[in-house]
Amino acid sequence: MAENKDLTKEIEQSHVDNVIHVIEKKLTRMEEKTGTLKQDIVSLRKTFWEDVTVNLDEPDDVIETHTSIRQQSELLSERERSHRQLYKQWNNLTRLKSSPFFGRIDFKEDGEERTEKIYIGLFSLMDEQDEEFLVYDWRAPISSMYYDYAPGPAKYETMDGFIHGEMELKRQYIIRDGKIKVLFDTGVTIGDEMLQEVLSDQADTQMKSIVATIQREQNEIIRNDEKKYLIVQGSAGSGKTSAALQRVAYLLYRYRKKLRADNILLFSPNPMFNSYVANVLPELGEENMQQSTFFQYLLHRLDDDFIVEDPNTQIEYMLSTNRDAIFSVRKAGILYKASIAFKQMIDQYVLYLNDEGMQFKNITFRKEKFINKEEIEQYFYSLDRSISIPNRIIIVKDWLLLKLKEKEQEERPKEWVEEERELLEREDYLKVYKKLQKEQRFTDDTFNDFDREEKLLAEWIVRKRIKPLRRKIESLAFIDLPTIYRNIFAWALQSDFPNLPDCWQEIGEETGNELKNRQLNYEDATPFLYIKDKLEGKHIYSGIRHLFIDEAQDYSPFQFAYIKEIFPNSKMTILGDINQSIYSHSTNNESGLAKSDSLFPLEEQKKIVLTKSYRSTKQIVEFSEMILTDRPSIEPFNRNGSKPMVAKVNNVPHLNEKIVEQVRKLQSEGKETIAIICKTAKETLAAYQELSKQLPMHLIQKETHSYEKGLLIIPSYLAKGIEFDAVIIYNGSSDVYHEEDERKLFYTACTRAMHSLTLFYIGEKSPFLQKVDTSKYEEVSFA
Ligand SMILES: Nc1ncnc2c1ncn2[C@@H]1O[C@H](COP(=O)(O)OP(=O)(O)OP(=O)(O)O)[C@@H](O)[C@H]1O
Repeated sequence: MAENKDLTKEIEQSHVDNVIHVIEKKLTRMEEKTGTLKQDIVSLRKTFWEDVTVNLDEPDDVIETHTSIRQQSELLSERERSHRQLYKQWNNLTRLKSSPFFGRIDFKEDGEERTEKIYIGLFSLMDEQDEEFLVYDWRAPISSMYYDYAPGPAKYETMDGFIHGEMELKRQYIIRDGKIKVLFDTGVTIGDEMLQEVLSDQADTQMKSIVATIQREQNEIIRNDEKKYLIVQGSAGSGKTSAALQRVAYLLYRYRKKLRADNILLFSPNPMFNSYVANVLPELGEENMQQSTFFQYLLHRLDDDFIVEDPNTQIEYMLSTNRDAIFSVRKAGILYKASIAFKQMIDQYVLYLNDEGMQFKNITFRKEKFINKEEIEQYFYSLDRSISIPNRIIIVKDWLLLKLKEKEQEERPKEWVEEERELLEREDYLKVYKKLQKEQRFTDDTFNDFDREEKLLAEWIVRKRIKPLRRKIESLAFIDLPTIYRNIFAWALQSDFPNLPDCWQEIGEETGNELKNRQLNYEDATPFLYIKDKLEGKHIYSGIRHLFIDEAQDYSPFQFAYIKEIFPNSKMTILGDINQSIYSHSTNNESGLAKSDSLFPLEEQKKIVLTKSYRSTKQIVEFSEMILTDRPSIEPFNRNGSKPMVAKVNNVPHLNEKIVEQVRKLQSEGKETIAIICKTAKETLAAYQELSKQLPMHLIQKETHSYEKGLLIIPSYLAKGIEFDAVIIYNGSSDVYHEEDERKLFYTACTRAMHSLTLFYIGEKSPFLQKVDTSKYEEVSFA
């Protein structure tokens, strides 16, 4: 048997050698070609102006010159495009040279004599004559069988329908530097042995691609194309993010003629996560899609007018503030502002604004009102009510601009203009002179004419002064959005809007205070933008064809509904885990993910549930799932490690001392990435100040954009989405973690661990551990 295996390996290795030989030949040919192409580009750039005819004497000559320049630059960009293309192919081939393929299936199509050996790798490779495939790209239709079937009957879809047949063999390889390290023949899923190999690796500060071991249910996410909304509920570590990134690569391959990386946008949870996933697509030979956090989007729309609270500050507030009356009002506000009910309220309120209630700002020039808000309001409501509000706003804008023009003329002869003119420095004067000359407003002679000079300067001064005002009017800043938003609270009371929270009035007051200070809390940012769009006209992102939302449990129903409206042409892939809901709105069941059925038309959505967890050892998965009250059935991947340790210590100094010991132990065991997870940023900073005296470590804060291997200390909510070899829960005591709405946060923190999990506590351990079976952890007391 062993002999057979050796023989198989030998035969396969000689196949690998042959493939590498072909790759090498192709690479040499390509290097020759890229060399000449590069020279071409360099010489084209050098001689660019020699080869174009520049003659600007006559209008006809100008046209000819223009055409000549255009032709030359088209030629250059054509060459550059070919060079980029060749460079990409060269890169792909170089990668294939080290590991040409990772899988093979032998497939006998129904009605055919011959069984075809299909080797599957990161990219396609043709033989030297470019006739036969030596390797198929993992995203090719035929390769889907590798992920979807065990040996036996199998099928794959082509443009002309399904191809049926028999899969006679399914084999996996790990090939490094051209040598087969391991090889397995596998059954239903991509073999456990292979996964064991991959998953026993150390955590990395960058996510890796998983193409060689994609599981069947993950493949369904990657290739699914039927519906507009693909919604994935997957437990911690089930490969949601991984599947999402491979799906981007798949879409870029499948629709390569019409989809570019910048047509795809990923909303990720925080900037650090952006860098964590940044390597996957380049590893797969594709460009990265656009990435942003939803908060960055909100900032992009609101930053000029307000200081917008970021979501981490909101969580920090909720986790570290005394649960007093003010806290309760804020919490009730957060919940309501997350709901579809609030969105419907805004819709109704906008209907009301159609007839009355719009608020505008006075328009002042040099501290004097020259159009007052009542006048604008009157004009707005004098317009035909059948015209939509955004269209009426445009009419108002044009009317205001006209008034501004009149104002501009009125101001020119005024005294202040003369005063300013006299104060003009020589430099300013010259600037005006040059500017006016550029605009061909005078000839050299006429500027010497005193009256004319005076007039032109006055025009220039007034125009300059009025410019910022014009900009404001053009950007519709004359609408008093903060007051409009604030008024909604009183309006809802007056109009008996149903099911308002008990403390609605207080919520309104708090919101009003915040707006007066030109601040916008995170929970208000989306509703505020929504109402802004309703009044000013929607901002639609039609260039985005596919939107990915990761950690989707953090989005409120309101946010989802809003996102759906601003990306009307996008397909969406929405991935999350309701058990990892950490925001106040989502822990209290106002998670958009939990309510996806009412948010997206059922006939347009496809739901996939992932229950298998690949990140953590069996022991960590079994321990962590017991923290949850509605215990999900999470199936751990069969990888063993030691049980989590729950350790009692005496007090904070003792806690720090034991943590230092534990870190040293983990380091001596070879754990490379170790995270000490604290609950809040406040706790993190305090712990860092003590612990870093003894151990060098990285402090992770909300501003951190990337992290390095080694020891780090991090607040719980920033750790989501990422993973570490070993996790230490800094202080899992009952006085730190006890509020029911913090249970999922505690769970999320524990599920970041791949191989080792330790929890320390002082006094009583968190009640979240009460229901965890004592057989699932090792209890230790250092007290
Ligand atoms: N098919 C697979 N083959 C190899 N590794 C996998 C596979 N699926 C997932 N993994 C690994 O499991 C770990 C968790 O994956 P990932 O981060 O994508 O999960 P997730 O569902 O997004 O997790 P969470 O919701 O907890 O953040 C990663 O290390 C990933 O590489």
